[in-house]
Amino acid sequence: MADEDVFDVIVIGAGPVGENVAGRAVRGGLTAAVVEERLAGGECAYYACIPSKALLRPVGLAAEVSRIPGLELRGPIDTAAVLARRDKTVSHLDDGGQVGWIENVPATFVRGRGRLAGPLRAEVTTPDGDTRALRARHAVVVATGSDPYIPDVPGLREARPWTNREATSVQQVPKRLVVIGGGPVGCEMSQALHALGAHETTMLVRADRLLDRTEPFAGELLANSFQESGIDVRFGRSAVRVERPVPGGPVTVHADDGSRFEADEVLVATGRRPAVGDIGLETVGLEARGPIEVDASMRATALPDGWLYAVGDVNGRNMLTHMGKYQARVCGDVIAARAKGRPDDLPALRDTADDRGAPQVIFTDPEVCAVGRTESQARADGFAVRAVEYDMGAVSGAYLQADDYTGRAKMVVDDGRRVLLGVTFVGPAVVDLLHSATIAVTAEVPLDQLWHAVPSFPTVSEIWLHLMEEYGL
Ligand SMILES: Cc1cc2nc3c(=O)[nH]c(=O)nc-3n(C[C@H](O)[C@H](O)[C@H](O)COP(=O)(O)OP(=O)(O)OC[C@H]3O[C@@H](n4cnc5c(N)ncnc54)[C@H](O)[C@@H]3O)c2cc1C
Ligand SMILES: NC(=O)c1ccc[n+]([C@@H]2O[C@H](COP(=O)([O-])OP(=O)(O)OC[C@H]3O[C@@H](n4cnc5c(N)ncnc54)[C@H](O)[C@@H]3O)[C@@H](O)[C@H]2O)c1
Repeated sequence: MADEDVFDVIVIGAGPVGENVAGRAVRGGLTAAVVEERLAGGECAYYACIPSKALLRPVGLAAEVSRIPGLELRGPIDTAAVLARRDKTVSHLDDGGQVGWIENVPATFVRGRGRLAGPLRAEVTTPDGDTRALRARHAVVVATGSDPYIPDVPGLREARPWTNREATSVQQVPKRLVVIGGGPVGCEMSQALHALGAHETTMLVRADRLLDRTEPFAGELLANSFQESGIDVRFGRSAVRVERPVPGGPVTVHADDGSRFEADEVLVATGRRPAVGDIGLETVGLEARGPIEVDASMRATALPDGWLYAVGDVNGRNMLTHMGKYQARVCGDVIAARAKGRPDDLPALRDTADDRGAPQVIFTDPEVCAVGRTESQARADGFAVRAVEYDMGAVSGAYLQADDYTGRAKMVVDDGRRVLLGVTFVGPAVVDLLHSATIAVTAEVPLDQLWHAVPSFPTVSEIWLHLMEEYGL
């Protein structure tokens, strides 16, 4: 092994989150190395957020066009053209641009598998099999992301199911598809692949609704849309056995009610688990079991006042790119403050957003966006809750968007303090409304103040006026 290279900060994992930690730490006056085993840019850039949205965009646009009389698509969606555009959005799986971004920070990019190797140390197995030793003066940050969870269903692993990777990088859309799971991945990928050629798509959803962590009407409206478009959604059903006798041949998925579904592919969308395996946690006395728990400055709680930090999917707080990048800004800045002896307890150096209920958009048709707590979460947390709902289709700005506009909105109010705890919008063209709700929830804007934020006529944002009138303002 060669001599060790020394940096102020070592980041393991160059997904959107790891890259941003390095960016902030260097901005704060430190040196940084970023270790990446596969592609700089992470899951998000190549196999998750970006390609899935590239696949969904034409589907949403086609649906929008179909809702305006006088506009017509000239034929079905050209799947080959959509896949070609998807390939462009993922830079044809070439991470040269991302590596360039890291080097411009400037930070040192190290290609290879990183592992902790004792306090403040890491070692990297490079692609040619060499080992490179790194030492950090101040901090090591684990930003290794997450891996898909494959449930222990007999025959499922052997059937080589698709995960988000195969689904987002699809080259040949299977005609018959079974999707296990009704969360964000299951919903987004079912709708995209169904519209692009998976005409026989069946979803096995263990819960009694889609997106079961959102307000119930969100999953119901989405299920109506799926069923109208021909996606077969089976609620309360789990896969119990899978058979694929010939590798690459048809696959049969058996459900717990005795029904069986034959398909060309099966997509597992049953959640993700923090990537903590084989990253050397045992060398610093930690177990590789579950998320790496952190305090509000992103420091691992198992090593108090220590040098180890964990950000993004690997800490299990909110598996969303924007939340991981927010944590990265906190983390990079706090490490720099501590290293330079500056105050490390300023408000911007603590994560306060993750516990409030992260903003999230599911890019389906209809779009589903939510921030903060649902009504049932707010009640469980002991707030004096009053919740109001409104039919989005009755808003002028919305029904101008589309004939038969279907959507719904809800705000959950802490009735004692008259501030918002959570907001949900479901419908076409609602995604850009979400940030107004995020501001109101995060800043705890009193409703009596919010009342004076007048939405323009005729925009979809007049939903705010209607919700507040429903509340009694
Ligand atoms: C299909 C899909 C769609 C999604 N869509 C959205 C969306 O629209 N919006 C949104 O906010 N979120 C979305 N997400 C979630 C989002 O992808 C993740 O929250 C985000 O990628 C987390 O970023 P990260 O940097 O923590 O991890 P990752 O993006 O997983 O990056 C981790 C990186 O670390 C590397 N790595 C791991 N272990 C090592 C090691 N030992 N040594 C070196 N390198 C290592 C990996 O190769 C990887 O590049 C989606 C997820 C999926 C699956
Ligand atoms: N647009 C977005 O923001 C977006 C899109 C995709 C994914 N993501 C994020 O990526 C992560 C992974 O998403 P996901 O949908 O895979 O996970 P998830 O955990 O959000 O949903 C998985 C679903 O599968 C179900 N499930 C779990 N085990 C099962 C089993 N054995 N049989 C049947 N059903 C089972 C769960 O009840 C749940 O409804 C999430 O954190 C999600 O928020 C975000």
